[in-house]
Amino acid sequence: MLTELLTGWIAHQRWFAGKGRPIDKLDIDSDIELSRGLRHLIVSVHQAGTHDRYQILLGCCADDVPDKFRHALIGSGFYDAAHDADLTTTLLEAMAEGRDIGPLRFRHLDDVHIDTSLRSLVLGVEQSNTSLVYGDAYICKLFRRLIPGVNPELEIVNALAARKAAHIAQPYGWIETDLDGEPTTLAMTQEFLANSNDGWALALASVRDLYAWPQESASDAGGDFSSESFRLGTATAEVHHELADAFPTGVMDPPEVRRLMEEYLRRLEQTVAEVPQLAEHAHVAEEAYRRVCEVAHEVPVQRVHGDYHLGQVMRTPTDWVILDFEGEPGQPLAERRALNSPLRDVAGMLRSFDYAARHLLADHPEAQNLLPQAAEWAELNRSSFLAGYSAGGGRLRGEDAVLLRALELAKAVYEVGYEARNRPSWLPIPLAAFQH
Ligand SMILES: Nc1ncnc2c1ncn2[C@@H]1O[C@H](COP(=O)(O)OP(=O)(O)O)[C@@H](O)[C@H]1O
Ligand SMILES: O=P(O)(O)O[C@H]1O[C@H](CO)[C@@H](O[C@H]2O[C@H](CO)[C@@H](O)[C@H](O)[C@H]2O)[C@H](O)[C@H]1O
Repeated sequence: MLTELLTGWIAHQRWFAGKGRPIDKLDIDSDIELSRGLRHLIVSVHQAGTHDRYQILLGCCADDVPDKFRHALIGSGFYDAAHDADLTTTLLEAMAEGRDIGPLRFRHLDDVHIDTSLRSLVLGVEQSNTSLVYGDAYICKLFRRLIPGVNPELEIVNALAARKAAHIAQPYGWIETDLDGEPTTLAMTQEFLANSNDGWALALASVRDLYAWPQESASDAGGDFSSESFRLGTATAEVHHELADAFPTGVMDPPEVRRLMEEYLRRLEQTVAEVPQLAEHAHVAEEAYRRVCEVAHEVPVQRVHGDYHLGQVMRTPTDWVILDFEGEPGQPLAERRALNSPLRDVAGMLRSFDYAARHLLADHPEAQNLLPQAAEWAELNRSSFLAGYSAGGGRLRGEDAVLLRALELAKAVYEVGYEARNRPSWLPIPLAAFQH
């Protein structure tokens, strides 16, 4: 039976958020034929009293699934159609034509032309969703876990594109349906940034260079990244300005700041319960949150990126472009759309420099000897990023340092939970954040 096949398959998908917990039941809520051999499913996965919805493109064969789709096999006669370029062409065509197929609405932005002759490939990167790259022109991200409402990424990118903002990838179209009576984004198509590299890959190349020549300082090593960190800081400040212009802004008063710290404390306790290795470090975060409460001042707030790290920024031949304004995938939509301090993004990127510096040490035979280089690389790039952020007009004042430290540790707590669930061998990286 299809539901049984899907239950066995979904638990092993990278994008499945409920890993590590048994699935009690899977229901198919919606099953729409998009074209011959292609069905669009929305399924509900029930786990210990909670339930999450996911979307699946189901390829269906009358006979056995062809060998070329073995890697995408769901079970007898069914496979993940995201991997079948003959079927995914339907998505592009329907978007170009602005079609409705049953309850699914395929839309494109005014004034864009979509070339429907392009064929897709699944992007082979670790991600929370599934992206299809058509030719080298478009990237269509299928949001796997569905949360009722317009996805913040679509909302933000469309608003910034309408203002002709720099540092974003041009949006083309999207797919939506109604979930619980709310228009809900299922997918979004944007310009594919060909000939570009993501910040994580570039940062790792720099770190690798440094570790190959440990006698050099981080600023003298061949692949110095600090001028890129500076430009990234400037681009970040510019995007923050665009967001502040395009959406409402506000001010968090001291009692609200204290409430935010209480919320971070609650998340810390929850994460300690899930990941006992965090317990011995919890006091470091508690102390940082307490300091914020002591010196609490008014904090300007606005729409922010929300899950900002080196994997979310692309270096094109000309500049940095920022992707994935979706917020933290696990948080409720209202929270991801809420106004926040832009320092939260700054903190996210600072953490990411730490990740890049430490990641390659995990299996390195000289790990102990290279620790000072790792720290120097992280420090150099963190301070270049902050200098670029200020140069771009980003607000960074002396009194913000205490909040920034707390936001960094709150991000590290999130990362501890994320790594424990998704990549346990990476857990030492965020845990190290509590040691300095
Ligand atoms: N517009 C784009 N052009 C080129 N590559 C992209 C584009 N959007 C995403 N990518 C690549 O896909 C990766 C994952 O994208 P992201 O939006 O962060 O997905 P997810 O939210 O599923 O993690 C990025 O790190 C980048 O390598
Ligand atoms: O890009 P996503 O929206 O899927 O974000 C999630 O996955 C990220 C990992 O891919 C995770 O980021 C963490 O690992 C990065 C290196 O892989 C590192 O650069 C980030 O600093 C670190 O937070 C992100 O937290 C998670 O939400």
